[in-house]
Amino acid sequence: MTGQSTENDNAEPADSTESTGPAEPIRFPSDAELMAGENALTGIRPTDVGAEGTDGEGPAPETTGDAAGLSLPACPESFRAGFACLIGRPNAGKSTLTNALVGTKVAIMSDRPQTTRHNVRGVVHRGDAQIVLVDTPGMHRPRTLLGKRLNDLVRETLTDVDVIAFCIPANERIGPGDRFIARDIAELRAPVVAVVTKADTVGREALASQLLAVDQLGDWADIVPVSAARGEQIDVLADVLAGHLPPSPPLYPTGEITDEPRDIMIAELVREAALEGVRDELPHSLAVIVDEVMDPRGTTPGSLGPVKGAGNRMQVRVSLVVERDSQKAIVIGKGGARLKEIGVRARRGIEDYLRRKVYLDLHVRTAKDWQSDPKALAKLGF
Ligand SMILES: Nc1nc2c(ncn2[C@@H]2O[C@H](COP(=O)(O)OP(=O)(O)OP(=O)(O)O)[C@@H](O)[C@H]2O)c(=O)[nH]1
Repeated sequence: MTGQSTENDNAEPADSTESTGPAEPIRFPSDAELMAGENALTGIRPTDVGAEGTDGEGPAPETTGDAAGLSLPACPESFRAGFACLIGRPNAGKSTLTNALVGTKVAIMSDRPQTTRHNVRGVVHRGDAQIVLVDTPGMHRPRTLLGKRLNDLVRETLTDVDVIAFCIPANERIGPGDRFIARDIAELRAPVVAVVTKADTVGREALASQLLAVDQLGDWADIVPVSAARGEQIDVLADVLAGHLPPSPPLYPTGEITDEPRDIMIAELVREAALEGVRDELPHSLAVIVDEVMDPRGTTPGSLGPVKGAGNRMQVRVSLVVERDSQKAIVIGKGGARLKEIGVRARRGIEDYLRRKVYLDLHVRTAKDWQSDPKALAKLGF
């Protein structure tokens, strides 16, 4: 991204003009506001409001705008809205599917298991429904304390959603991991849609026999084959998921892509860049901590104000935490070459996400056995 004109953004506070004083971070509407929004929606077309609202001369329409100039979409009486959760064993294609459904990159993607360490939500906006997607870490048999905490997190999420999408790859035999999950979710109240992912990787016959095998695995509300990579059947899946949501006005403003806290998103982008090319050497031993994010324009809460010589760049300081010195050497690379590459790649991702120019400062630290140390885990936010 180039130029200063793009600095107004959805991910940041509503600070599109320098003179408006300290801005608030993006706020999500309270229940009361949602109810008010529902009434106020009558007669307001989606095109009346939206991101442009903060750019115009006059104030954005107060009845529907929030702090970020976002708005609750108008909705027919038959509108449905609710929470859907994608589950499945590691590498089943959940993050890629989340991104395909939402239409933009919200979750870390990787060709190695268990890279999604946080619930990442994306919102699918449709004319008839709004699906709030919860992408969970892969469900698996716990081997470490981290594994156990991840499973607890998944279960906590599942008790509170309207529909569950159980992802099973088309190109892998159904195994004990899938049966473990199938047994686990059989008890839940929410309907389960079985999603056969990566349908593009197999031929028609193999797909048909996988669909049959999936059918025999449990009692599903629906079975839908999809290819997130090719964007095939994504709308069909969205239709099916939407059909299981309760009648409700929209829960989120239009244009809201993810409600992940900014720092978690930044951490995921850095982790993705850091794992690129070295996933075998650094399987699950890498943690990423966002130490500090400062806005030189002084509009972000906690900001220290202008940084000399920084221009308008967001100042982002991030620690990469590994378990052993040998892993630290891998991350840094010869003469710091790898760390530099990580920095460049991560910075691009963060700039795209924040829609701001960014100065990214990376530090590599060793914290021995952090995965099995409750104190270290707590510090890392697990
Ligand atoms: N060919 C093909 N590959 C896919 C598709 N969806 C996902 N993949 C690949 O499968 C791998 C795993 O995908 P992810 O979306 O990271 O899987 P996940 O279930 O979120 O993985 P965890 O975060 O480990 O739980 C990646 O290499 C993806 O590129 C698809 O529709 N077609």
